[in-house]
Amino acid sequence: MATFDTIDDLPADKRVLVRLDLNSPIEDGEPQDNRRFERHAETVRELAEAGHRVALMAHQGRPGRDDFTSLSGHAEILADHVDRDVAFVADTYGDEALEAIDALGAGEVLLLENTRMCDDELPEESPEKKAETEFVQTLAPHFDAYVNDAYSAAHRKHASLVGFPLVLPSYAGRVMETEYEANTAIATREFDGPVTMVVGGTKATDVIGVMDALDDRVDRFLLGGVAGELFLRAAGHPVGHDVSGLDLFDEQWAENRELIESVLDERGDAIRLATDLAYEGTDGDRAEVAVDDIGEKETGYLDVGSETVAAYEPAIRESDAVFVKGALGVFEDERFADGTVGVLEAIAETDCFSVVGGGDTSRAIEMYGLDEGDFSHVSIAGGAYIRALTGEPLPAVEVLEAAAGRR
Ligand SMILES: Nc1ncnc2c1ncn2[C@@H]1O[C@H](COP(=O)(O)OP(=O)(O)OP(=O)(O)O)[C@@H](O)[C@H]1O
Ligand SMILES: O=C(O)[C@H](O)COP(=O)(O)O
Repeated sequence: MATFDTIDDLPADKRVLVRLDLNSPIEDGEPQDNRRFERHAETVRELAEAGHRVALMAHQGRPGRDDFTSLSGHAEILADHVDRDVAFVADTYGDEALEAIDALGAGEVLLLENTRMCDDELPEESPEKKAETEFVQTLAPHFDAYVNDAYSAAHRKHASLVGFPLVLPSYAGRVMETEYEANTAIATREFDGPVTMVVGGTKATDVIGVMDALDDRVDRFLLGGVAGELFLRAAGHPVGHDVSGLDLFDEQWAENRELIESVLDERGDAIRLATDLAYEGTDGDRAEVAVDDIGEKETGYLDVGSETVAAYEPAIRESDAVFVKGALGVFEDERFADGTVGVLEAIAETDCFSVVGGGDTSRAIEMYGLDEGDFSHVSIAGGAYIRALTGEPLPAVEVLEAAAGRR
């Protein structure tokens, strides 16, 4: 159980500084709408409807990257979701920003410029140091309270995430609350029946670390994606190699080989590997091959095969809790979506506690017409989800908890 205060504890009629995570894919310079807007809109709407004066902080990209942009487009998308005006000021804590903040009326909402445009924001430092920055010291006196809703950035020790709880009464927003509860369930909850984890995607290094850290808190791991192939490689099959221009396997193999071998050795009984794989046949259609029949390492495999999906589905139906990290195949291409969608469908049909994490994987839910309501929780967090699964502390959550302890 989290020990932070939430916006239920926020007294009426306050000037509230709120941290969101609106970090989004950018196409042609424009932010693309996604689940983060819809989720954070709930917190923003609730605060505005309660009559608070609401100033929002968020980041986009990182300096030097293509996706490092202003938040003006984000304000428009957010306004559509909140269903009220969201003003934007191209300044974070300079005079222009402070003027706009002080002019806010009850129920009005203002988005400040990308926090990562400020020098004080990014260097990872202790909350105490961050609380002393000009950024925090300038903004804080203009507010009565700070709300952190940016669960998906809570693993970063940035000024807007860890500095304010040391100087303002601080609360968790709705996204922070729900993400925290669902994502820490594997570490904190007792389930009556089997706990299953679906492990896939391209970030094998991350997920193999999670498998190692979770150890016997998970009864079985269903593998696919890049990690799945690397485990098959460790089991002696000629797959999980970079072929035809792919650059996903060999480096991650070199980095994780020992860990994979030791996880396989110690938890082999709990690990289910694909028995068949899918690839692009010469006619361009999906073709499949049994893993035992693969004799040479010359094809790129893009999904688990249908025999594997048929074996994974009952394993899910018998589970009391299922956590998903990463897709079992390249689901963006319909020909290679069977593994990912088959597993998601089995979860949706089952009355288990389920969490689907990872921005890419959760996109499969809408792409293939699944109902988000059939899952207990669809996380909008990447790095923070991984850390929560392993029980690693999140600095921005820790300062919220400490702030509650001081009150
Ligand atoms: N065998 C495979 N070969 C290449 N790509 C694969 C394979 N299997 C799955 N993928 C890709 O993995 C991606 C999802 O992986 P990723 O590790 O990024 O997971 P995520 O948890 O959804 O995302 P994030 O952590 O970035 O929010 C999908 O886009 C899918 O195309
Ligand atoms: O999009 C995310 O996962 C978070 O906003 C963190 O972004 P970062 O990895 O650039 O710090």
